[in-house]
Amino acid sequence: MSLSWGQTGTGRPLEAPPGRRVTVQGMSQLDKLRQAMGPAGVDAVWISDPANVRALSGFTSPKDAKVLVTAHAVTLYTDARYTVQAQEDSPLPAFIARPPETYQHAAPSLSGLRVGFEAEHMTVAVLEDLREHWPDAHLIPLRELGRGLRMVKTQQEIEAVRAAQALADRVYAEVRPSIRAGARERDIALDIEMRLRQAGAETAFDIIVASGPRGAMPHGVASDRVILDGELVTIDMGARLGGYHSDMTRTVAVGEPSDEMLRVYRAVLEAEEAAVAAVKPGVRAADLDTLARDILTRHGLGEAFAHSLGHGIGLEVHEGPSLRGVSTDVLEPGMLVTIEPGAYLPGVGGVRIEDLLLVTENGHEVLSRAEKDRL
Ligand SMILES: CSCC[C@H](N)C(=O)N1CCC[C@H]1C(=O)O
Repeated sequence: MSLSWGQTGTGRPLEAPPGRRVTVQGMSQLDKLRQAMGPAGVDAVWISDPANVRALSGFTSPKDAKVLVTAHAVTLYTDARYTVQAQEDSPLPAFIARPPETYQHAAPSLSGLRVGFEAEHMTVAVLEDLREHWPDAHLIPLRELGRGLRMVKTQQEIEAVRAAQALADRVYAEVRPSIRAGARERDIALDIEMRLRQAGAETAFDIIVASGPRGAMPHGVASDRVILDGELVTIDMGARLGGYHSDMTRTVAVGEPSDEMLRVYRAVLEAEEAAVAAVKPGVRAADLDTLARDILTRHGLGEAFAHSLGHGIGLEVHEGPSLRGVSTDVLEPGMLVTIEPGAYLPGVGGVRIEDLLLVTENGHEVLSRAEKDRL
């Protein structure tokens, strides 16, 4: 059964109010997608990655939606729980139904076409359903569609991430005084989360608060551990605001850290600042990773840098470009990237320092402004 505009019955199109069609959030992404369709050997694309659904439609519950893009039409498919929301959020014409009506509605427009689908976001069961309902279409798996669509951000997306980061900076500054001996990691994370939520945001991911030896865990989410005097504490936090994410890490000293951890901190800071300074259009992402890794290696910490230098960010915390040693990505204006070298010493502790940057025409802008400890 389907419902459209408050009626029960067969699914049917839901037209967006005409006045909203020009202010299309995902318009440039839609153009990009259409341009890519020919070279990819497809005439239409069935979008099921929630981040791509949101980028193309603006719809804020994209896990419960799909978008069908053909050369001349684009349709948002969602169900009757979202009739009002689809109209409020999205300039796209929506069709309100659940599968199989969704597939039946799309079938006539796909007859004889090569229809791409997102291989990483398609279950075997749904693929079988599509084959059954679209017998006259040729289904073609596509990979990494989001990279092409979302690696270079629109101005609107940049402002959304800037706002998320500004909020995270503010919350970090508010919470910073409570990172002290006797505090429990979990209480610091809770305080951060509450302040983000009070401001209308959510945490971008489980907040990492890793103190003392737990600092050796790059993904050491806040635990019941109580911070001790003389320890370093790694705080990795982000805000999710309007669907867009921020990401930033600071490592702070509680009292006087050991000489060993001071040395590690200074080495990571040197690597981080050098990599940040090198961010500009035309730079190969892999070379940035190498630059930071070489500095840490000179300090005897190459092995301790257990992950890549960074990643792109936007509708997902981790998206293109990839700042890994094997990445073939080249930085372009409009990309949003993190720079986050770290060094992790099992049984001892760890340090990570991370900034969020916008690649600009002439270089970069650091969006994360939260103060760093100068140890
Ligand atoms: C689970 S989201 C983690 C956010 C964090 N800033 C981050 O991206 N990383 C921490 C360790 C490396 C890097 C990652 O690849 O997960």
